[in-house]
Amino acid sequence: MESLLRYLDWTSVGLALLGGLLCLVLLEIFRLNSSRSRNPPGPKPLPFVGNMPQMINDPKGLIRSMPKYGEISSVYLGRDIVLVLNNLPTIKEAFIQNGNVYAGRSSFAILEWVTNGYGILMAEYGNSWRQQRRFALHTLRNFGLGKKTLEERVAEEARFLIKELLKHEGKPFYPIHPIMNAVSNIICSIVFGDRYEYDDKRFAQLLKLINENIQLAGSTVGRIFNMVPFIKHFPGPHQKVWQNANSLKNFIHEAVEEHRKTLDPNNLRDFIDAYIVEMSKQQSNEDSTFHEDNMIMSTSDLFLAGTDTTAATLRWGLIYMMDHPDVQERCHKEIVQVLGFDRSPSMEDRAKLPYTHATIHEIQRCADLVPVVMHQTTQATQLRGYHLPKGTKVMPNITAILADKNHWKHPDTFNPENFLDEKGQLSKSDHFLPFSLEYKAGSSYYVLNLLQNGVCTEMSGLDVCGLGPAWWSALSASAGDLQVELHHKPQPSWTQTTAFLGEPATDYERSGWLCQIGRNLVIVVNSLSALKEAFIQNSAVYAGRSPIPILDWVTKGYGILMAPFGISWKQQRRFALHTLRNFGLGKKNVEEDVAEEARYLIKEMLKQEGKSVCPMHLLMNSVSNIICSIVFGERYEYDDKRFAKLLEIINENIQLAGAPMARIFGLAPFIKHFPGPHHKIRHNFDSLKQFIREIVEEHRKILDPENPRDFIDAYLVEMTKQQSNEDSTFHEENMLLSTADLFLAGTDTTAATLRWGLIYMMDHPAVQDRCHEEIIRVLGFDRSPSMEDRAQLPYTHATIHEIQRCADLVPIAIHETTQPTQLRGYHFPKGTKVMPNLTALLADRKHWKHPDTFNPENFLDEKGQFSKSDHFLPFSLGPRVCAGETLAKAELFIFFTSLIQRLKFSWPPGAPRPNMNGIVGLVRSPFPYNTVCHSRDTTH
Ligand code: HEM
Repeated sequence: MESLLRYLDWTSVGLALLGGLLCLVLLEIFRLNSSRSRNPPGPKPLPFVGNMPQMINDPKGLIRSMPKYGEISSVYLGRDIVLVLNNLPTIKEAFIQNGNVYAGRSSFAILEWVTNGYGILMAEYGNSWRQQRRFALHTLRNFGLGKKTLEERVAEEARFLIKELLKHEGKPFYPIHPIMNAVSNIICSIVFGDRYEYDDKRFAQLLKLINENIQLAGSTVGRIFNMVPFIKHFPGPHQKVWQNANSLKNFIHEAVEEHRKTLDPNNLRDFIDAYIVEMSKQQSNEDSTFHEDNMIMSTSDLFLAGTDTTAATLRWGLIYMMDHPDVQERCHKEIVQVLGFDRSPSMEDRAKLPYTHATIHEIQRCADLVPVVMHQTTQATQLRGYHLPKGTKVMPNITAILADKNHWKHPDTFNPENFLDEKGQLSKSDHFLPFSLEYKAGSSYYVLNLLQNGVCTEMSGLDVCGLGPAWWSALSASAGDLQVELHHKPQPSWTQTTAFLGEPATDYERSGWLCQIGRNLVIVVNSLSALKEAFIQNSAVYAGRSPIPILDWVTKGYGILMAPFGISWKQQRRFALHTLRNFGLGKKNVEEDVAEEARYLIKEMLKQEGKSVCPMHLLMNSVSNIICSIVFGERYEYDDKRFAKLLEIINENIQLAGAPMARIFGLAPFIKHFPGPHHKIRHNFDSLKQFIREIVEEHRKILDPENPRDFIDAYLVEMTKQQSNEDSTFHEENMLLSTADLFLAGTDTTAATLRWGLIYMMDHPAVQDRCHEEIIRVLGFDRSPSMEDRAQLPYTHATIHEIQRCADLVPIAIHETTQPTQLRGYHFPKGTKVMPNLTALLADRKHWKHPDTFNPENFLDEKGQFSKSDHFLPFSLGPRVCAGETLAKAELFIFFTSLIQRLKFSWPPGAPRPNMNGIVGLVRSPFPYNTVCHSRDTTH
């Protein structure tokens, strides 16, 4: 063996492996190209992972964008293609006229692993699924479904729930547990013949596990598992799904054993009794699918699907009611008029309660609870000219139907009028398909109809839907202790929240909760007082930077942004702040530079006057020119191709660093030795470093140490000064990385804020006009703004703050404790990850006058004067606070004011609106969009 190893030429082996990999990638690209040309159109897939990154990042955004490709489009999930049916006629043609062909259940590896394919939800289309589903429907009908007794049971449970909720009267609390418990009690009484008290700790724990599993299965954990199911043999968060499923199985198993002891076959009490009897009936039938495993899994499916779906819809309902108190009031009046204060509702009352009934429909329409429903064809078929082989994955795009602009009166807003006719009566709609359609013919998702709390809800498939940033902040602001699965976080659908069910509310002012990032625990600090206690009073302890492995790989911890707490970070940050101040920060000449750049920008924008254009490049280039002139002593023309490319890769890297791929890298950094999209980050970073290196060389050639012109000159001088100091942190790598940090952090942040600003201005033309009028009154049409003008421009100043509040640009900045510490009674060891929850402050419902809408009044007092707010911390706080805060404020004020002074922005007619959840990488950038600008100058 040894001699064989000696003869091996390792370089050749390496090259051969590399060549092999290259061939694989080329083959994959070839396969994708030919597959794309045969299949319906859709977003461009990447080799091996397809559109999986978008699906993980923003499933709802991806699904929403599908109709633009036509009635049938396609996406690649990993290497599998999924056809997405985007309009009602196509969906009906497939799922109703040809129901049986589309009734297959597409494989969902993580759930198949835990269910073994037993039960109903994850069962293969076939005999077992058919028998289990038919038996469940039949037995549920016998034990209540559609019967008066069930309605009474629900009404009784609703009374218990109200009593429970009233225990918190007047206090803020998170209602997830009582709602889940109440809803679950309905299915429990049908399945187990039992209901559970709201303070039953064991049941509360079970509900918590269910909720966690539903979220995990649809999260990145589930999606990664689907791609590489062999990870089941290794530890990881997927094992949690297994453990949780086992706890539920044990719970059911114990209930079954209890039932066996007291079973009377002539007097069946519930689903489990009925199942045990069916099992013995079919004992002699060799092909019977009624056995212990199917009993446990069918019960578990009913329990799971029957709890979280209805409960989540009700939770959405409460949110919509709190957001629309007028609707809540109108429902209340109607109900009291018909039922009085005491009579419980029954399904018969629906006819007399059209507004309430319409409101419940509208809640379901907006909740869009099950956006991803995947089927599989059971045989080869044809659809609208496409050939679908057996096993093709097909998804009805329920989201598109529920948000169809051509169908609904108010597609984008919550409005019960969507379900009311001119006479105020309920009007049904064929587009109301929240139950994955009454495709009774085929869908195995159509498990059963249950009447609950007057809400006719469906137990459908698993909820794959994540929560957007707005939800996260709403929850964090209103919730007590939450456990947050943050590995979903940096996307619109990043956050999945799991309540700490059954735990008593603590009194630490909703100041923190625990969350997981991958396998790391992160403490999220939510309230202002706790933030100040940690990041200001105890600042050095919280000044560490939690490593992001993919960035550490490329920066090696040099520079400022990602540098760990220590002498190097301290010196580099101090030097940067000091030198930035010398070269302009907070000085009049930077203000002049910004104003001049704004004039170039306006000139460039006017070249495209009246045309629909994407403003991204121009805004980035002009903003970047400010930091470039401070750091490199140079600005770049808007048509400079090389610089344009550099800006493109910066933007790409900022997004990649927060993307799921970066998180996968964090879990398995050894993938750096293999090809993959993570090399893009490194490649981009190398290009940026090369760009800076060339500029440094240019500077070295003409450096005059007595007369430094910019940051790089100053750095070169500092390096020479400290040459003899062995501990100096001023060396080539830190110079490159500090420069790169300033360039990166100083470009995409302000530019993205301005891009959000234009969106808000186009959405709120009255605000735009009011800013313009104020600016013209104070500055006229020609004078450029300076920071001194802020006092006379309170409305414009407030609008810029409101843009920053709504943009919530840096939702994730994770620190690390530099030594063991205590916060609000919790002990944190050294190295604990801590995140200031800036989002929660910017959206705090208790603090802002208009927390959920864009409204400059949030920053104005009664006299219309600008009023500061201590909750406005978009630049964070403490020693790691943004190093460019002063510069960013000047840029935002002068660019924004100049633009609104001279230009009017509006949406191009008929253009699609960008998804307002944004793309969350290191910063939350808007999705690309087009705008039309017109000169305000009436003299031309
Ligand atoms: C609207 C614009 C901007 C916003 C909202 C913003 C926000 C932030 C936030 C939230 C942090 C992280 C703080 C933390 O870790 O707690 C940060 C860090 C940083 N920002 Fe900004 N920033 C903006 C513009 C700029 C500009 C123009 C520069 C360039 C000079 C800059 C340079 C930096 C640097 C160097 C850091 C790292 C600080 C450290 O780790 O010590 N930022 N910024």
